[in-house]
Amino acid sequence: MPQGRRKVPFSGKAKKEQLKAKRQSKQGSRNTPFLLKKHDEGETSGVDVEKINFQSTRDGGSRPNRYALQFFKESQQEVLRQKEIARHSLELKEEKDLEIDGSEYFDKALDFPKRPPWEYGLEKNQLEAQEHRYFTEYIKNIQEKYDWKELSLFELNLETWRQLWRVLEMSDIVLFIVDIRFAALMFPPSLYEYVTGILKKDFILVINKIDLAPPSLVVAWKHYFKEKYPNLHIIMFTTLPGYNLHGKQSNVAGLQVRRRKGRIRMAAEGAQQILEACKKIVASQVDLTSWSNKIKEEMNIEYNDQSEDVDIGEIVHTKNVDTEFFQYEKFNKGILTIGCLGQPNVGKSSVMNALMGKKVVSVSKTPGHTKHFQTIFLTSNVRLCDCPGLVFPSKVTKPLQVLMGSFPIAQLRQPFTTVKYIAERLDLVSILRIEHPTNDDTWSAMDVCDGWAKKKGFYTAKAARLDSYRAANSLLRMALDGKICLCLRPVGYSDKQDFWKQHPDVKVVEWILAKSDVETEECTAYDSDSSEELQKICDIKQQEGGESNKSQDETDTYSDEDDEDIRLTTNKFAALGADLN
Ligand SMILES: Nc1nc2c(ncn2[C@@H]2O[C@H](COP(=O)(O)OP(=O)(O)OP(=O)(O)O)[C@@H](O)[C@H]2O)c(=O)[nH]1
Repeated sequence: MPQGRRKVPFSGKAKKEQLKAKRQSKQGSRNTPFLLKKHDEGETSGVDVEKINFQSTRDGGSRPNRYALQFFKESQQEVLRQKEIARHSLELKEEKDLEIDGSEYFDKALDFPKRPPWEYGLEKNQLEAQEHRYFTEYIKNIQEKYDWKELSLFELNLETWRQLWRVLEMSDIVLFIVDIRFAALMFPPSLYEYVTGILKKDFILVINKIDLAPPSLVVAWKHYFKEKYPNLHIIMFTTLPGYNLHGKQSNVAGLQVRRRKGRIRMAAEGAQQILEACKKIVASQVDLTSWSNKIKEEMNIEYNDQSEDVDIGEIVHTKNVDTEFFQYEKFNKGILTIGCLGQPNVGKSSVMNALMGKKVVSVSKTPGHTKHFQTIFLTSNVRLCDCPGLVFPSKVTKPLQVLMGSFPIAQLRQPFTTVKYIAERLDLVSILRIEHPTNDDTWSAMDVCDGWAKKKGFYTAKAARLDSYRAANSLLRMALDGKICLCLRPVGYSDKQDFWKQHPDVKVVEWILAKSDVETEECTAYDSDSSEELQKICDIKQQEGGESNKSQDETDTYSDEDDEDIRLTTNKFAALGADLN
């Protein structure tokens, strides 16, 4: 009998289900109004929307692709052109080229889709049709104003925007999370204006993953945001406090103990800051003692190294509510609702887990993992709401979008342009310790990929040629995880580096990173209102020398075998011409 796959008998019932699924998927694409014709190169055929993480509809019924990410699709010609460019010699950039002003990437005219006005008398399908019309118009407008090549790829799935609308409606406070490496590119000013100006809600910006940047840069970004957006409450955060800047974890035993017990560590320092910001916002309208106690309790567990679980809260998956009519009531029933928003992969789910001190939502290296928003009670009167990652329209270039984690690397049609972007700004040849694949003395992005393929033994199955595509993917994954670390900087950073290095906030960053040598005065200096709780945490840290704090949460970001190939200690934050040697 041949070794191929056996044919499965196909019953009448299965056929019926297949047809039903087909009908539904067609219906789904009819709901997608923006099957736009391409402007470039006279190409007018084909579908321009690329659906990411598209699931098979064979099981029928459940509309699995309702929340699939959707982006403009690049033409085959464009993909080939980019691939060709990746063969050109690298044009090395200056350190200053990493400096950016975020507002240049967000045109006012781009805005973001907002829920159109509605009233109670509307039927559900009328409401949906109205939103659909509005969204089609929104996309058409953008198309008229811009050549799609000028724009970032951005979310084209109305269902995903509906999730944002819903979360914005129900939240008392918006917690917007960005990745420190690309902070300004991830912060849409139009959202800030809408939340603070129109909705009149408070906006907390969480600058996450600060373990991936030098403290002076974290401080510089914090001040950049404060200056530009004065109504922001800014929190510097890491879900991995205690992570050693030299790429090592110093308390492996502690980590194993925690993993066995199924707990992850609360980022108590960051949680404390968010609590302080919320306290200021809600004043006496919501009693946040239970949250405060939870953090204290966690700190005791940490420092006494005990293992009982803290109160974990209840997860409420709020399915099928996207188009419901919803009347917002501030602090409804005495509950504070905090909506966690951000672009994909910035660590929204990780932040929620880190606030809970427990894994309550799943975390993934693959962008676009969270598909539907979910609410979780942090305490009986504080509710967190995790929204799927949203890629806002902007002028961010595609290579940067890949590095920002806007879409899954595995589904990239052409990874080489992004490798080129990195290789022109970081000395990948010495970071990866690779040799030129053809012993030439000029390097192209393709050479870097081939050099890496050679080193890792990546060969194509058929012709046993160097597998440049696999190598490029591997490099991009390392960049996404921060193993190859590229951080953008605010304009003027290079000239003022010494100033930022000596800034008092640097000590605060070190404290948040759970380093032990922080003076109490600097911790409290972070907040001029100097809370008692913050003071206590600093005191405990000093007494304990911070040792028990150096554990990793259960994410596997740094466990890859590629680690050994990268000299993290010498290059972690280096741009070309900076601290490489
Ligand atoms: N170095 C570092 N990595 C982090 C941090 N927080 C999250 N990550 C990693 O970032 C990746 C994405 O984290 P998630 O929490 O799934 O991000 P998300 O924003 O919920 O992602 P979507 O589901 O795509 O919207 C994971 O690999 C995390 O381990 C952090 O503070 N530091």
